[in-house]
Amino acid sequence: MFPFVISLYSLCPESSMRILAFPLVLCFISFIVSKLLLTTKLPPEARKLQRNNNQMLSDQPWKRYQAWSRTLGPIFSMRPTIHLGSHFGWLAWILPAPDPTIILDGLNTITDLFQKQGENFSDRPRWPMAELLGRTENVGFTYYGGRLKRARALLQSEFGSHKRSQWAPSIEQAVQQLVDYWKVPEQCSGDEARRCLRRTLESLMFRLTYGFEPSADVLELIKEVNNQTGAAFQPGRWAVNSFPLLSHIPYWVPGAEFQRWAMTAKALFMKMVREPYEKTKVNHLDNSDISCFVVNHLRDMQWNGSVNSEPDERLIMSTAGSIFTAGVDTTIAAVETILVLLSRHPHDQQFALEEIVKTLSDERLTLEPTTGFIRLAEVENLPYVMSIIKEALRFNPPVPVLTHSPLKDSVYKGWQIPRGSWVLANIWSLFHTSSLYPSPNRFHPKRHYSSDALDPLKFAFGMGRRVCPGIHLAMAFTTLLVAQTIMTFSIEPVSLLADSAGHEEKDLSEIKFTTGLTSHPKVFSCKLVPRVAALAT
Ligand code: HEM
Repeated sequence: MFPFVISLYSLCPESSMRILAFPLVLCFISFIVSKLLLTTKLPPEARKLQRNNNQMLSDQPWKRYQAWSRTLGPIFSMRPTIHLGSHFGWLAWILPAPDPTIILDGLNTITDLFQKQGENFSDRPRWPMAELLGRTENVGFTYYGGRLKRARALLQSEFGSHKRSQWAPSIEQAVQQLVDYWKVPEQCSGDEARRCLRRTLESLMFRLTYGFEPSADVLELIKEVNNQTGAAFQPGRWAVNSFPLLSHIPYWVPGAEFQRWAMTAKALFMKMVREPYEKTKVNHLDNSDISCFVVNHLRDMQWNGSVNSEPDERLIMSTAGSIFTAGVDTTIAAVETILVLLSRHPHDQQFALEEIVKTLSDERLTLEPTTGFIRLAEVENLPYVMSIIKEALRFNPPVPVLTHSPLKDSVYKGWQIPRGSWVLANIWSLFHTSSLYPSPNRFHPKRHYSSDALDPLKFAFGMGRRVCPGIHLAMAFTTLLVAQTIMTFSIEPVSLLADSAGHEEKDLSEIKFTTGLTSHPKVFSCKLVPRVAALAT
């Protein structure tokens, strides 16, 4: 290209034409030079390693990133793989290259950028397909700024630890209900047990948000919206994610199927956000027995004399619509991981059971363990149960990679991190670093019990100004459920050759986990056997 422009310039017949062309050539040269300089300053690129693997589409990319960071160092960059499709392939030649993805590994690098420089590294990367689908109204995808801060304040004022007495009864009720489901022999293992967990969490999160039970239709709608979100975020699938200019193409242009798909998906998303909100507003606002996210915030607005103020209502509505999607899958992933791991570690169950028995020491345990229910206030001091939860979150974090983006250009240890680039913190790799956690592939809760190992809770729920606002609620539910399950059941491994999704797990010593925004055990290969029944046989 460069020799081509120079020879064109020398071919200009007249000196007046050459004078006119000179600034153009100068611009071109400075563009190339600045590009070259920028490229050399980006963290080392995984280009060669990338060429050998289509890493974005591969299984558990966080494992591959860890291997690459051993070659390239704790900060490296990648160019996204793009599929432009048959209609827009030629655009790759004229559009500027998409922003790089920068991967962070290691305690210092991750905490330096996401925590110490949290003010800068708290944005989300531009995701044009998500914008077309309206998803940037969802808190998890909202760009950093005043709107995000107000949405997070609404969440914290409802789900913070100071509101524990408000949500504790719902959590206790949900855990008791789930344990009762699991006591039914047909629902105590594999896919059925998993379905009970999902049903309980969906109902809990929905009631905490809207104050009523979700219907089967609403759950179906949420599922469809989640599938579409997953499709919108599929790496490499949409050219518009790499070349945002494409989002201005009108939907009727041939080849712009993505615009038509996005329009339909956005309408479905808005229906999911709007309908339950309106129902709560119309039916439950005057019912003093109901306390939930939407009702409590609308009542606050009434108190402040600003009811029906459209911008505030829209914020309450869209924030409410974010709770279910952010809270259900992550908590399910955590609980499933804990139970599957515990099923392979009976000694840890026994140790935790002894701790629970010692702490409660009342008739619920001595008379008939399976009928006793634990209260949330009673699980606050169960260090071994807490160590089990921390170790499971370390072993397979529900969100293995955190995705942030800097608000402004920055330089870290001489490497350039351009504004708007995708910056991924490899939390899975941090948790599998042998200098921090010796024998990281071993499930070993005692490392958190008897030593001062780095606390996984500081990372598993995110970092800086995007840290999970549901952490107290999620930890309360998980701790109570794990303690109650250990008290009520013996958690045993089962050899499920294939679950309904066709995942196989023949070797019980190796647990496989899924790839995605959240990571679950592929197979729920465990069974909950009531303790009294277990003793009787
Ligand atoms: C064990 C369960 C959970 C885990 C492991 C988890 C983990 C996370 C992580 C890693 C993030 C991203 C943080 C970052 O980018 O730095 C996040 C964000 C978020 N979580 Fe959770 N979460 C859980 C449960 C919940 C629950 C129950 C709720 C609802 C009350 C919730 C609501 C949110 C929201 C709204 C965000 C977006 C925050 C933002 O972007 O500013 N999460 N969570």
